[in-house]
Amino acid sequence: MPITLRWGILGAGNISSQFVHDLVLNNSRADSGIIHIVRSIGCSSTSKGQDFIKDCNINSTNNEGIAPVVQSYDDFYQNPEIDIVYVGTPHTFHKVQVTKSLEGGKHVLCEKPFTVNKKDAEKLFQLAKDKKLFLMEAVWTRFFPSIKLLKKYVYEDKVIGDVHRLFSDFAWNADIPNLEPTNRLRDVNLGGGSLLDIGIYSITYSRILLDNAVGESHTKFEFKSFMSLDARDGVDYNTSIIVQYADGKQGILSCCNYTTGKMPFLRLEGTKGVVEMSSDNPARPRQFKITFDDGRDPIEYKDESGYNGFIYEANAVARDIAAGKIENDTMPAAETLLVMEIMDKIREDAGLVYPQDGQLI
Ligand SMILES: NC(=O)C1=CN([C@@H]2O[C@H](COP(=O)(O)OP(=O)(O)OC[C@H]3O[C@@H](n4cnc5c(N)ncnc54)[C@H](OP(=O)(O)O)[C@@H]3O)[C@@H](O)[C@H]2O)C=CC1
Ligand SMILES: O=C1OC[C@@H](O)[C@H](O)[C@H]1O
Repeated sequence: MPITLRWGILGAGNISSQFVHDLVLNNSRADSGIIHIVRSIGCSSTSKGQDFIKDCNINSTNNEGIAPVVQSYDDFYQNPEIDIVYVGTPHTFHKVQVTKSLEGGKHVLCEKPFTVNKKDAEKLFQLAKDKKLFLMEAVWTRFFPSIKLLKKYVYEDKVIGDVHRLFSDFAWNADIPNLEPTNRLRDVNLGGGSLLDIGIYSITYSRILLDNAVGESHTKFEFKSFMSLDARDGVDYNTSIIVQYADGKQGILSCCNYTTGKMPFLRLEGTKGVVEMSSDNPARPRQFKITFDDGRDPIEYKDESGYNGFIYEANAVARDIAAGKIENDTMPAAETLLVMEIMDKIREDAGLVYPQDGQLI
């Protein structure tokens, strides 16, 4: 029997469309043993929601013969046909929308960054626990087959020997001066800046590749950071972090919205070889190359599945919910809280405060 999961998509914007692309592609291939049905689009406008359904090509052949409905946010939270909500709205809306989804009895997969600070994230995980509902931050990067394979090469086969250094960068020129001041990248009220939007991936790679453990069992490390605050917007478009473990290995992590970074965006150096990753989007690890100091043939990997890459986390979530789990082993609550704590500290040291930081509820 295939696993079937009925999704409600909250927000008919950029990332929701990329996510839904993978759900419908999965259904048209029907080879994963999992069926993802899009039941409802929670949207600020009916016509926008209808356009989303059309643009994402959600039709009877790739959605189990079901036409999704478009609903106001309030009706959406009450829809009994939704098993799980995908929250695809800007950061600062996540807290309220995840809360309302859980209160409506739904499991939740919420886009990164989960919240703007750790204190809010803790409240959401506690609520999910109380309600016995699944909740996960959508850190899709962790779920790519490339990452599983790379971790095997580095931590089980130890092909690059002892790991000493990681360079991980996410830089893209977002043309900040020409964006509206209310754009989610610029607006301090929407959690603007680079750290929470893209720096989170540089930190994620450090968590994945400098430590084979995740969440509660993570290996302790120290870090120092610099964050430049933009004079106009008061948020960061240029942040760097150095992490150091007790055994001496270090990670040099960075993010920037003013410049276009170079490929490879990531380099992991060991005593016997080097891993390099390149991508059109550093969040999407579809390709890596391992070269060896002794001149051996390199190991090369490329994901040519045709998916954007969201299907990997979506399938993991479907399996967890079918198994009655309320958190995922690859991206557990404790890992979200650890990364949020790092980002809180970096902001605190640089004096970047979001209006939501002071809110008591
Ligand atoms: N995993 C990944 O690779 C990516 C993740 N993200 C994350 O996804 C989230 C959404 O990003 P993205 O899709 O680019 O955002 P969008 O700007 O496309 O907004 C998504 C939706 O959020 C709602 N929304 C946007 N701005 C406002 C506002 N000012 N007030 C009220 N509602 C608003 C709208 O919903 P409606 O349709 O109802 O009007 C909109 O369609 C972010 O948290 C981001 O970090 C983003 C890109 C890539
Ligand atoms: O998560 C993301 O990854 C890709 C970026 O372009 C985007 O701004 C960010 O939200």
